[in-house]
Amino acid sequence: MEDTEANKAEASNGADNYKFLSRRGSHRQNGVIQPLLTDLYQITMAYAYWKAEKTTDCAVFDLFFRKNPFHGEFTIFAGLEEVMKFLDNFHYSDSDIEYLRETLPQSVEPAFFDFLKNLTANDITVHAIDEGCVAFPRIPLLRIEGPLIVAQLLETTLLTLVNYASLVATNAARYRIAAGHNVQLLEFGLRRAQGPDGGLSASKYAYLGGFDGTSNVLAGKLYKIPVKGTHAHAYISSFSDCKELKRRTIKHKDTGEEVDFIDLCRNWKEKLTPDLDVLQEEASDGELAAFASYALAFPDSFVALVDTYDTKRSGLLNFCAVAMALDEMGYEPRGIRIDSGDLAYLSTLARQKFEQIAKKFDRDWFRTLSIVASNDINEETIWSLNEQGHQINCFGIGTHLVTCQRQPALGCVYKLVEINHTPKIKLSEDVEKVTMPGKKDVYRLYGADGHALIDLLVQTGEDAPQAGSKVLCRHPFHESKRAWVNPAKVEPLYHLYWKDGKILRALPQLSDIRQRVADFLKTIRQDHKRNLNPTPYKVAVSDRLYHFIHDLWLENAPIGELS
Ligand SMILES: Nc1ncnc2c1ncn2[C@@H]1O[C@H](COP(=O)(O)OP(=O)(O)OP(=O)(O)O)[C@@H](O)[C@H]1O
Ligand SMILES: O=P(O)(O)OC[C@H]1O[C@H](OP(=O)(O)OP(=O)(O)O)[C@H](O)[C@@H]1O
Ligand SMILES: O=C(O)c1cccnc1
Ligand SMILES: [Mg+2]
Repeated sequence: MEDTEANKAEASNGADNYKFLSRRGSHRQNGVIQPLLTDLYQITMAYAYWKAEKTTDCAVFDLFFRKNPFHGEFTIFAGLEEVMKFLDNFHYSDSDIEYLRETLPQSVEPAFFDFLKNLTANDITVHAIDEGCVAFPRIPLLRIEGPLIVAQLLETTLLTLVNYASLVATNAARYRIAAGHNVQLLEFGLRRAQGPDGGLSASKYAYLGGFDGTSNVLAGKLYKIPVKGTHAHAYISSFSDCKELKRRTIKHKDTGEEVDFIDLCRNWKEKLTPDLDVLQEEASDGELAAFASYALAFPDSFVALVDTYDTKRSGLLNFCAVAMALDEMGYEPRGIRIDSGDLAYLSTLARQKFEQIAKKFDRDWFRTLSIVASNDINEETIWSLNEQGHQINCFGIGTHLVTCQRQPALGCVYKLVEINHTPKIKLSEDVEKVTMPGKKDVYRLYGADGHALIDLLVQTGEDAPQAGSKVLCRHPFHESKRAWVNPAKVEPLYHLYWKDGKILRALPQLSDIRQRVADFLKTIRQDHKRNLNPTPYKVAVSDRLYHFIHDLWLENAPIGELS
């Protein structure tokens, strides 16, 4: 195994973290990611290729998407590290071979299984754009070259590794744009995700896209994502009143003096009742018991879920009472979570009460208590809350983030663009679906203000565009749409990631990729990122590639006959 940064980082996680991860090659990976995690037709095609003596055929495939998700005009590319590990581990085990032998038709020749048994991804070469890079339609995220059979066998697994990862990362990045940078975003989606593996991937890629933490403990352990959380309504409603509490005392943080904490909370509740404009009897005693007990368990990080009975009439008063009691004992409470009702109104009300108490009792920290909001929040809710004005410091987001309800799939495809050095084109009635033939390279051209202007696809072997030199950029299908671009900076987007059975570029830590997403997004103009009717970013081809595509198109399109 190479001593790459990625491997060092992985080793530092400790072997114990990876009990459920399998190690077929050098890199540990979720055990479900293996060569049989594919569609049957990949294997039947492999056999037919083998029978047709196409084992030495050499193919080039592009993996790309055609449309940005969520009515947006950008996508975050994610999943590359898992793709690399998959290639590194690619190998059919004895039991895989046994299963295929039982499953494929009897007519399949035994020698094919010997062939499969010795197959690796070592003869495959992969160029890719960096994980976390902002990507656009038709730009191949990965270019896979090598033996046709192996490249074909990789299709489904690569697509499943990239599609959902990029979709969730993009969703998360959009929530980050909506929420701004002064608000924390927590992913709470495990319970609602598409199964355990979906939940784990969602936590990982939501963090990559810009979330700050997750409630998913296994994701925290495996991917070193900060784990965060509060408590549930069940916890609050499991307490009936303060009389039932067995543990009541707390020691002062500095002096060690021990007092009855429940009495202290009740005293504060009485004292604060007029400030909160409620009647003491309206505020649930069971809720106070729950809050006080949680504060006894976590005096240094007390957060209370305030909406079980009534946020305004019960939760806020009980929280403020416990918070002041904790303060008296030398501890600093954290804040509240609101999980129902009008989140703009309730968060503003809560902040107003916090400020009132801060002023009256000269407790400055009360002003800045954290207000967490949850309950079916989506991107639109955040934009709407922004417009209404809110006082939320942290959003806990589950269902809409992980299920990507607004668009449940990114349509990445995997298309053959060259076979044995002959370019291939896939024609379609729908012009947008016509593939770009041949091996291509891709460059991002920047303007003088540092913003990305256009992505340019050129034929591999063509001169790269140069900073300070005009280059003709053409729409791939509309002849009249073309422009001269004089870039201030040119960035090649492809890097050689995999060749001769080795990962050739360091795979950064998840937190570094997360930072990269934020940095890349800064280079994308605001109008491409806005929520409503964003401007499409331009993806162009060079003049040479334009003519090449259209000549091949004419060559391949049959001429119809009218009679
Ligand atoms: N001020 C607001 N502006 C826009 N949307 C909001 C606002 N406050 C809350 N929401 C959203 O409105 C929806 C309220 O849903 P619903 O009416 O089912 O919940 P609820 O009745 O408040 O809570 P529950 O049924 O869980 O007790 C949620 O999706 C929430 O995120
Ligand atoms: O709303 P989401 O974005 O999915 O965020 C996660 C939700 O999970 C919890 O609810 P719970 O499972 O207790 O169910 P609930 O919908 O009845 O509150 C929590 O209180 C949030 O409301
Ligand atoms: O910690 C929380 O508050 C939490 C975790 C998961 C789902 N809902 C809320
Ligand atoms: Mg809820």
